[in-house]
Amino acid sequence: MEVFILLSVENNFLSEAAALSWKRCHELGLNPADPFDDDVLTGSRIQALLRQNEQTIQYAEQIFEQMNVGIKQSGQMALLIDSEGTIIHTAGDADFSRKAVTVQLQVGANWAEQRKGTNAIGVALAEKKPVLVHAEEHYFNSNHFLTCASAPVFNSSGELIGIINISGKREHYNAYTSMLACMAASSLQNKILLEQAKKEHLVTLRELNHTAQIHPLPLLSLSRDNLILGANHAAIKIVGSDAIGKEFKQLEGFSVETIHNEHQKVWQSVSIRKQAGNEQRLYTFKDIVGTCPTILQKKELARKAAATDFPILLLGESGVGKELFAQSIHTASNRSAEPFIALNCSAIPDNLVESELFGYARGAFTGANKDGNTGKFEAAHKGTIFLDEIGDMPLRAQAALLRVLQEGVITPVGSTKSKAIDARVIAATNKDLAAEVKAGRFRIDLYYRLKGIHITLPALRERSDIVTLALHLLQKHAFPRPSLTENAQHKLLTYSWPGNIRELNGILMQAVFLAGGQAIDAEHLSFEATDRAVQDESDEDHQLTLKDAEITAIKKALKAAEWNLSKAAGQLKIGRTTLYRKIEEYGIALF
Ligand SMILES: Nc1ncnc2c1ncn2[C@@H]1O[C@H](COP(=O)(O)OP(=O)(O)OP(=O)(O)O)[C@@H](O)[C@H]1O
Repeated sequence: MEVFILLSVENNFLSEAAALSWKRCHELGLNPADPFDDDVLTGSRIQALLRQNEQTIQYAEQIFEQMNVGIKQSGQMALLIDSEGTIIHTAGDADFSRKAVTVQLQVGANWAEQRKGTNAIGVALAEKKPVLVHAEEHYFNSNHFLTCASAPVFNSSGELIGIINISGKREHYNAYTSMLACMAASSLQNKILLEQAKKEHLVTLRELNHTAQIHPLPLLSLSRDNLILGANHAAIKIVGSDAIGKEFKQLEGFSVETIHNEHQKVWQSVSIRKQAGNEQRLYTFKDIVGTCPTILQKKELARKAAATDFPILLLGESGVGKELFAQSIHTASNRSAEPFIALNCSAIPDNLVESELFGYARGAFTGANKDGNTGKFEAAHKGTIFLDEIGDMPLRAQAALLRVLQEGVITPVGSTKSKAIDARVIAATNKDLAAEVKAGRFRIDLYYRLKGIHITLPALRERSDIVTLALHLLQKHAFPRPSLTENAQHKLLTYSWPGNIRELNGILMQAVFLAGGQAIDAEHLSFEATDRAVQDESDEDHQLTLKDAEITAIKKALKAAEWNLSKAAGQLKIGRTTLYRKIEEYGIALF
């Protein structure tokens, strides 16, 4: 027998799991030609078992009901088995059910290995994993007419509580049967978990990458104080089997969204955003570091704006965090599960504007991908499109963009069919858009379309939290105990930061290297850009400084006057109209 099993595996006659089971059956002294055991439960014993499993049977009934048509059509039967191997519920094709009874594939019969030899139910119970046992893989000759797939069902603590099995005649073998058994088992365990956690805080973990779409939802049930009470198999794989009883902590790469049941908000779902390849996790408001009142105020405004669907215009110098804000707005909005598509408007070649924005149909033009291509707007459908460097968008592209924004539809190049697009627009620029309009470089109609809520982000030199920000960035770059000497802090505070936070980041990285593990001192901070800027006393720089001074004075006065224009103008000793003109000219936000 031993030799037969080994040969069978080598010849692919037996799967590895079946071969191990054959070995166990052989060791138990079972003989393939034995008649099957005929101890089927009846009467009060079966009644008691059914009562004991009433709830699980009810859930299985609902699941089998959904699969009923397919199962009947393929002449199969679905079975629910308890943790001891006894069949407690069946549904499916009547013809096959009649045939199945001849080998006791029926309610009350026990299909553990020691009773029925190698079979999908018995092997799944022993191995605690899904298994297919086909035709001659069955140990007893009497079962060779069967093909059966089983999948285990676990409770919220990870214990095996039963098996789902799908069986049919061997000639009705279907490659999808195993998958169907797995899906039914996972639906059942999710239903059981949901029921157990009914009054508790429920968290659904959902992987957003491709594998997640074909795997069952990982589910966790949490107590009110956030302790993990239970987890299904898929969730245990992610949080680890020792997570039960521990506090559920927000994991890196998880985001929490609230879903509703029919009546009240009782469930919460957590989506796992596993970063596939080099795909980046999008920023959230938590990533925006800042303690200075201006940045806090901008964050608050952006948070409020995220809750609406208005277009948003982000203004500010290069490197102040406009893209960071755009991504955070998207992740805080109710579009967060949908795509965030960024488009650098200054980088679209004139002849590709339409195809870039709207995509193109199959064979639209020579050199195009033969299968056609999705444009940025279509890719952002239901999500957010981030139009970066909008102030540098060529006029031809502006006209095309305006059309989409006005009409809400796109027509791919080479296609006759229009598609309705619902994308939230966030635009950003470091240009003074009002001035660009005046100069005829930016369409006024597009300007008003995009303006919606406008948020001007402060330049780094206007911020009072440069040192805090620097320490945070150092920590983020794996410099565990960042330290800056007083001289270094002073140097950071007195520099003009033309490249803003992006520049701060770069300078700090170099400083970490130069400091070689010691505290960062002034000598480690080298500001090449400014050194040049300070030395360069050109008219242009002089104008910039004046403008900056005016902006700072206006902002201070506005803040002190609690955004009352007349009061602020009084403080600045200029007329209200002049103040208003300057606010417009410098693009100062009135929030
Ligand atoms: N408040 C902040 N907290 C932490 N990091 C920040 C903050 N603001 C900006 N950064 C970082 O600074 C860098 C520049 O930010 P971002 O690209 O968003 O700027 P931007 O204004 O869009 O620049 P550009 O106009 O050149 O595209 C990024 O690495 C970003 O993570």
